[in-house]
Amino acid sequence: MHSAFIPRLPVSRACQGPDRGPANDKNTRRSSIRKMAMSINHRKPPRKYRGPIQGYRDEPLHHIPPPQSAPRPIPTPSSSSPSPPSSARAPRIAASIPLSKAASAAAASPFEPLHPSLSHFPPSSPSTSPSAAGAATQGSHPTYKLPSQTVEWQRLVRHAAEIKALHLRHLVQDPVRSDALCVDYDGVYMDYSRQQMTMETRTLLIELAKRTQVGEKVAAMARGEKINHTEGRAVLHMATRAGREESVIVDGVDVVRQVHRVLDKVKAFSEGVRQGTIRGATGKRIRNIVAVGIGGSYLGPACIHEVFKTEEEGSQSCRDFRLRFLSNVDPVDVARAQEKLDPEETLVVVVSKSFATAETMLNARTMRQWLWDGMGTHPDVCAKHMAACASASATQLVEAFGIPSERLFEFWDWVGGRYSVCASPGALPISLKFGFSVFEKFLAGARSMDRHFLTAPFEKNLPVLMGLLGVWNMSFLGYRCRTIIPYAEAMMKFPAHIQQVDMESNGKHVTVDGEEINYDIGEIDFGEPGTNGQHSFFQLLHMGQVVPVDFIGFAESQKALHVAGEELSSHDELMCNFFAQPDALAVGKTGAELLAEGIPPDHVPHRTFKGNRPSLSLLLPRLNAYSMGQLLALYEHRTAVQGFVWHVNSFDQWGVELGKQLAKSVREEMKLARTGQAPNLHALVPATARILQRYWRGGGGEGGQGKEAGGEEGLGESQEGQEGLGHVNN
Ligand SMILES: O=P(O)(O)OC[C@H]1O[C@](O)(CO)[C@@H](O)[C@@H]1O
Repeated sequence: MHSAFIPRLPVSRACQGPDRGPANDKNTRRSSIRKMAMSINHRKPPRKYRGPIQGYRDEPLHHIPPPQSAPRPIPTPSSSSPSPPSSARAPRIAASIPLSKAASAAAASPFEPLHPSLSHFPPSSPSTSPSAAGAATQGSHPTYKLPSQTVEWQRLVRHAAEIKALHLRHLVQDPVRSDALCVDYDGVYMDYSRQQMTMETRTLLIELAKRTQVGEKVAAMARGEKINHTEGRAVLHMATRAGREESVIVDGVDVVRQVHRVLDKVKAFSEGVRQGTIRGATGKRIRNIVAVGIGGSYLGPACIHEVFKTEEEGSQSCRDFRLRFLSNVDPVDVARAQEKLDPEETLVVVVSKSFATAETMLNARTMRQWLWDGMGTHPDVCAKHMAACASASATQLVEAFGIPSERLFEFWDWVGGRYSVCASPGALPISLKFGFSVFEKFLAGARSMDRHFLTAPFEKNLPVLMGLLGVWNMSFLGYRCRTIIPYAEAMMKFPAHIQQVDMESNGKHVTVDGEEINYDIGEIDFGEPGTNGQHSFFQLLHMGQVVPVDFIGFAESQKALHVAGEELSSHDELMCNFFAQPDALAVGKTGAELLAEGIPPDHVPHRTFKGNRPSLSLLLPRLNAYSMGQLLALYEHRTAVQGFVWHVNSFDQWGVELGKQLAKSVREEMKLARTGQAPNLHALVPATARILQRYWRGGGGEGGQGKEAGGEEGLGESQEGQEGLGHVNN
């Protein structure tokens, strides 16, 4: 196998000052592109050149001569200095991850060589400084405050202007480009040929990734360095699905052993509950699980719950069990969670890393009260009907709540809430309902993607490519939103989960060093399953602002449905849309085409599709626990890659704190008003004080509907309460 086949500019040229534009490097880059094309296509004869494509002004890759001989391995990034042995360079976690069968097959395939040398991940100096990630920008490269100051970034700025002059309608017709812009790993096939890019774009993006030391940052993450420096924490969600034989040491502790200790505990407990050896306080079998949690302690588990309900093993193994999620503090959500459940058959799992989130803790107390109402307040009720998934540092809070430590399924400070679905927050509720073996398959899928992420060369690395495309679309082409459209109803909650993963991670305004960012980062993510989304917001995607789309589809459905007399199965029908939409977005429809179809001229502008709208397509064999694990890890790593290139800390979330603090202040006023005391509304912004008063009146204005409907009660029981309110009004 080749040790590397990523074309690189010679270090001396690549590192020259920002004044070196694309024109100066044209020859070098041409030869790089040629090498890339050779390395990608070297096992197939080149396609026949079919003549120039109208409007397509990119480097004519068709002109590249066929390789004379097999390409020589291209020097690795460290070619200017002696490389450490690969074992020394490999992050511990990566070095020992075993290949799944499928991955082994991929590794053996002549078309998809895995990168054996891990040359992207040389060890960065262990650092817990304010910017462990930032420190990675040192070394052989000059330091920079912002990636936008680098020559690699500036090249992409200029390149974006060239790309904007091209149209996907023409780009997609190039078979060589089309072949080159797709990746296949362990059943995950990604076609990104409908991105507004050429192969040169990919080369330039990979150069940016190298300059921003994405490889080193990923390695630092995998090694357990404290790259989340604002919280002083390692970022080790990959360790939550590491194999038992692996080892990652953080603060002298092997975290992989901790992970497996908890997974073993989850397995034993969930099997006990499912087999009926572990029962409720009154001796009844546990049949219902209510998982109480919010944000990352809800979205990931709820997302995979929907998928596993329809996957082959899960749909069978879940039959005797019901799992509900109680997330919102809205009493309607509480009512839904409790509806028709027998407390004697119910286990409440409180999922909260901090065990202090206001909404979750109120809901936990509400559920505890419901259990007490059903069975009395004997300590056994809490001990046998409640469990917790919380950070080890919240142990005392859990015990004080009445949940014994043997029912605490820990996770750790080094797993971010939004990255915790592979740890106990997902493991416990999901194993209770579906059995541990389904969850294990999910972990195996995620582990496979982790391995790929840590070892594949950038140009074949799914998460790296997806992350770079995110950077390209957002920071260089200016597309600030993106959408995920899974053509699988069971993935209905995936877009919402990824929305949190990404927006809480990369919604930042400063770099790891606190430098104000001067480029666009942090997309708005949203999505819906197809085809439903098509009948909702796709109008805007086709004719309004440009929103890059991720289409996700599966070759086989979880359910076979082919109604007699129908030409196609329901799944084929669904997938026809999956295949059609990317071309509708990319190619569009011109006025000339419409006129030729006989559309009245005055309608033509309204019915013209400008096209040139980017998307990528992910096609997997089947939606199941394993592929769900792959997709989850793929999207988690995409976010990390973007954050690494943008030079931000993707693993803290200070942006949620202010709202929480202000809610506390409002809560104080609310308590005063509700206990008949005068709230101190002067402390609030006038508009807030005004709308609060309206709330206390029942939502209606003076003499309005709400007041008539009994809103007066909301003023509090005493005269002081009303005076306090009146005072602010004046
Ligand atoms: O698991 P916890 O500590 O209850 O936090 C829940 C969620 O709240 C947040 O902290 C945001 O407020 C998320 O990051 C987290 O996923």
